[in-house]
Amino acid sequence: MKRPERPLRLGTRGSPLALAQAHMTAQALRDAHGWDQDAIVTVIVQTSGDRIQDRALAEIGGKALWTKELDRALVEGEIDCAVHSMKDVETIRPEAIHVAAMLPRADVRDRLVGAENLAALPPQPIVGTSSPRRAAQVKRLRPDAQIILFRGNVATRLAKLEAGEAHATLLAAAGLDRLGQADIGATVEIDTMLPAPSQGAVGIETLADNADMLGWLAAINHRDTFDCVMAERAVLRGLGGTCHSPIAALAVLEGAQIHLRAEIISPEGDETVGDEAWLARGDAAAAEAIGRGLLERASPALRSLFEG
Ligand SMILES: NCc1[nH]cc(CCC(=O)O)c1CC(=O)O
Repeated sequence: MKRPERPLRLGTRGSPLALAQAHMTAQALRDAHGWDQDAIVTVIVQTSGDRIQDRALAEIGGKALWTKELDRALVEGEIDCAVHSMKDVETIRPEAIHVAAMLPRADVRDRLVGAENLAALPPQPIVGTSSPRRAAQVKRLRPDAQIILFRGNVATRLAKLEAGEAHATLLAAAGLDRLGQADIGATVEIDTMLPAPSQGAVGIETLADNADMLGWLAAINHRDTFDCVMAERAVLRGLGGTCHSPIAALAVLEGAQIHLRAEIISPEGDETVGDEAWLARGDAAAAEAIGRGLLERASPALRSLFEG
């Protein structure tokens, strides 16, 4: 394969987690191709999601908050590829931009920080999260819980907890692990909290017509992760959902097939509609149909969360 003629510009957000993921990506590329250290430079691009910290994402019309500026930098040729937490990437992307690779997936589960488990929290516990999925899953087990808005990066959220603003918070195990904070929090099992679609997956995007970059990225693609995450994203697409909707989905390989579980949960946790199926790899249409099927079985009130 051709070698890059100049250092490749790898675009990323500037949060500590984003930078850790960008460095993992750069290392994977260098290892796969035998490139030296300065073959890749990291370009930090601030996103609106990074600037707006005080309001619920849904309230400010959440779409593309984490990707828009990186998309623009890609299209305008300021960067050669962009590294994302796939969880923050919309399911429908601009035509010119392709998800070219995913790194091997990390722990997909959530961790509860502040208590051993949800049952161990005091009566009427205050739980900080800005995730509608986590909020609904907490309320399902602890209807007495009060959910307060917790935003900001991992360190900010932990500081809020430390300051006594809530009894507990939930964070992705993947993020904590990648920040070297694997010792923080208690892992919540999948049966209690099915994770968000794409949780724990890092993806790298480039322009659909950048054949060199597509080739270099193909060499680091972890196909098992890619196929599972794409199935989860198809569920989300079928639901018309975003990362601001109370949706959980997890795909895992079982032999040659993908075992997919998905659920939608009402904000008060009193209604869960779930499904599971075994699909062929790459069968996005079947995964989308799982998403649509959930909506058909939901009450009008739950379904209305996904309209408009
Ligand atoms: N929405 C924020 C976000 N996007 C990705 C991660 C963590 C890493 C991952 O899930 O891959 C987080 C923080 C969190 O959910 O705790």
